[in-house]
Amino acid sequence: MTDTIDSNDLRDRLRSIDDPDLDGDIVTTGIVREVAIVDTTAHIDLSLGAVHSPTEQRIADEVRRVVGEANLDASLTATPERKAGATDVLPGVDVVIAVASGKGGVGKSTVAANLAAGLSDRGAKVGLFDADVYGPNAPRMLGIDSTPEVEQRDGEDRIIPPENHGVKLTSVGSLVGENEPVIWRGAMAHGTLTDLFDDVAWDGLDYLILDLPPGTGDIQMTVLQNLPVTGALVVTTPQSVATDDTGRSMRAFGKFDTPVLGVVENMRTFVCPDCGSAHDVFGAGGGEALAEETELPYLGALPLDPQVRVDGDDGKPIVLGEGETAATFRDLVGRVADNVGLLRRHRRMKNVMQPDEVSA
Ligand SMILES: Nc1ncnc2c1ncn2[C@@H]1O[C@H](COP(=O)(O)OP(=O)(O)OP(=O)(O)O)[C@@H](O)[C@H]1O
Repeated sequence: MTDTIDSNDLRDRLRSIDDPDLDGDIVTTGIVREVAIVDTTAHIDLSLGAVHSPTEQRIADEVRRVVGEANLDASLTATPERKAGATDVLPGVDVVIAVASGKGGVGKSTVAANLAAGLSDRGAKVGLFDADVYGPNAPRMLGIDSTPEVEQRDGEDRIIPPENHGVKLTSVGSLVGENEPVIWRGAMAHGTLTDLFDDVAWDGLDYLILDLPPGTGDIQMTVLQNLPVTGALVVTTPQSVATDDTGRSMRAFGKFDTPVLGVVENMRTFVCPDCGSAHDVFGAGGGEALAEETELPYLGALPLDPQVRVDGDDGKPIVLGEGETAATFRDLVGRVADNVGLLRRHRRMKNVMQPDEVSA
């Protein structure tokens, strides 16, 4: 009975939906921004924060259910609560996730490539920026061997990133010349990095994944200072030498007010393909302990599975494959998207409920 319900009634009915992660329903927390009923359609703008976040898809489904129970059609839009004072760097890129690690070889590029391919597999528009000038692995992991083309657009040279598995890739390594000595490449990368952000034609992305070099050097600082990084994902292996280094890189994020989306513990359990027994080759629980110590979300553990390396070497990220390890990577992708969404919904709640405080 469309003529018996107005937008205020519908807003009240939406109070029956609790945000699963925030303390309150989606109206009180400000997640419902606008409600307007035109003819038999309810136009609702929600302050959701991340495209293809499983949790936010469930919230949207609940909203559709309540609207349906009011005998209306739902037309939903999402307007994320962005950080105050957003820059105009990377226009058209919604979420920027920096993948970082305290030390090399812990699987940071593997996680970055799988995150990019996994988000694209969920239907998002995704780019991967390989800023790891010392070991640019992303092109191989995504099966991309062509270098970016340069095209004139509106009288300016624009870098057109090559694409595979639905992921557009730019690698700083390929642009500063792979045959240059590493020390030169580092310096050149630092100098050209900022220009690069403006010159790549990403053409609108839901997610841009940045594969940072390990540690906390110049390039990481340049990225954090100049790019609107939505959140950082920290990759570690379970043993304490890795987690100690990781703690240092987290403090660097703190300096730039970059929220950390969570800690991933890579190369945790090895399941012997011959006897089926499980071994914690690098120990266990370091990532979890680090997350607890720093009060950051623990995003789970990824197994040590030779197939991860084989698929990475073959240019097909394991997240796109079959089996348990692939499923574990897919779960991680969902949790990362969920945490981006939560970060923004939390910001929205704070701005609505304590509007005098500056949004973080
Ligand atoms: N969970 C895993 N199981 C098996 N092999 C893995 C796993 N994660 C990563 N690897 C392999 O370990 C090697 C190092 O991984 P990767 O290049 O992703 O590390 P990284 O932290 O990015 O290193 P760097 O930044 O020093 O280049 C690669 O050969 C990769 O295929």
